[in-house]
Amino acid sequence: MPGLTGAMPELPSHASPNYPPRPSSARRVSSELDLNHVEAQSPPPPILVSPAFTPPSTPGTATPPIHKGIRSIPVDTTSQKPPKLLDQLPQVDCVVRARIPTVTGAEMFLHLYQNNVDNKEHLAIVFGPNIRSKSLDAPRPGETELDRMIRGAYTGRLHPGRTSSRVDPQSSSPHNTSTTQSSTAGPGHSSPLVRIHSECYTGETAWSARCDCGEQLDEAARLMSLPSSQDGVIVYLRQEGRGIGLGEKLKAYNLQDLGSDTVEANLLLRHPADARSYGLATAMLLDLGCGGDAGIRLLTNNPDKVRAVEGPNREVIVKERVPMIPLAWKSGGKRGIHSVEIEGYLRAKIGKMGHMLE
Ligand SMILES: Nc1nc2c(ncn2[C@@H]2O[C@H](COP(=O)(O)OP(=O)(O)OP(=O)(O)O)[C@@H](O)[C@H]2O)c(=O)[nH]1
Repeated sequence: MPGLTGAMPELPSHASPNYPPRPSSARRVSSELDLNHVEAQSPPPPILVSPAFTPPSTPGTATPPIHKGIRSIPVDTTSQKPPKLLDQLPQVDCVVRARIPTVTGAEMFLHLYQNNVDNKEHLAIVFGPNIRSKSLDAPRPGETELDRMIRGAYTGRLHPGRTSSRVDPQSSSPHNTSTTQSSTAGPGHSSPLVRIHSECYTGETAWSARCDCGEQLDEAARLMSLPSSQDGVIVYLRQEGRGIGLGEKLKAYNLQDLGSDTVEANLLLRHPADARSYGLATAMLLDLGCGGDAGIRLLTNNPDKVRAVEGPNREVIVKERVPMIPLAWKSGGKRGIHSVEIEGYLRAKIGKMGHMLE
C-alpha cells in the first residue's frame, strides 16, 4: 500500500500496524434505535474483554500453537429439525485452480468457482494433496494439454517444459489422473477440516477490530497448514456483511456507533439478522469430494451453519465441530483483538445468534 507508507511503520506483507487499543469510540448511547436497553447499557462481562489487538495478517503467522491437537466435538444433526433450505443444490463449476505459495512456507491451491445462481467468484482454498475438484478435472471439448495446465487441471507440479497435464515426468511418483475417478481422498484419509468463511473486507483487509473475521481466517489457514494436518478446505463465500453487502454493513456500523448491536442494526436496515445461505458451499464441497460418509470436521461456533452446510439431503455430513475460540480468550489476553466493538460483536453472537462460545 504505497499511499500509506508515510503514515504507518513499515509493514510485512498483509500485516497491519500494531495500533494501540482505541478509546471506546463505539461507546453505547441511549437512543430510540436501541432496542435492547438492558444489554446495551450494561458493561460487557469480563470474559468478553479481549485486551490486545492483533490485526489480520498473513495466514498462519498470527496465531500461536496454543493447543497441540485440534480439539473437536462430535456432531449428530440427525435429530435436529432441518433448517429451511432450497430443495436443490446450485450447480458449481471450478473454472481455474492455481498453486499459491505462502510466506509461512505452506502451499495451498486456490480454486475459483462459477455457479448458476449468482455471478460472484466464490473460492475454495485447498490444503493438502488429496482434494481435487471433479469439475476442474473433467475434460473440456477440444482442449489441449496446455489448456488443461493453464486452467490448473494438472497433477503434481508445473515446471518449465512440462507437456502433459496428467503425467509429470519430474515427479518422484508420477501418476495419471483419471478424469472420471472420484476426487475423494485416498485410503487412510480422515475427515477433512473445513471452514466456511464469509467475506469480510473490513476484518480481513482493512484492519477492522469490530469483528474477528480476519483472525478466524488466519486461524483456519494455520490449522490446515500444520504438519500433522491432512486435508483442509476453506470455502470462501462472497457474502459480505452476513449477506447484506459492504455498503449496507457500513451503514450497520454507523447504527452500531449510534447504540445498536450487530443484530439490531441489520434489522433496522430491514435486512434479516443473517442473510446468508450455504448451498454453494455444500455444492463446492461435493465437487471437491468432501461429501459422503467420511464427513467433514467443521470449524465454526455457528449452530445454523452446521446443519445448513449439510445440504437439503445431508449431501455433506458434519461429523465433528471444531470450535473457533477468540485468540484473546485462548492466550489469556496476550494476543488477539482488543476493542470495545468486538466485545459487543461477540456478545451479540452469543446472546442473540446462539453461537456456541462459552
Ligand atoms: N451485517 C454485519 N455483518 C458483519 C458484521 N461484522 C462482521 N460481519 C460479517 O459477518 C460475516 C462473518 O460471519 P461470522 O459471524 O464471523 O461467522 P459465522 O459464519 O457466523 O460463525 P463462525 O463460523 O462461528 O465464525 C462476514 O460476512 C462479515 O462481513 C456486522 O457488524 N454486521
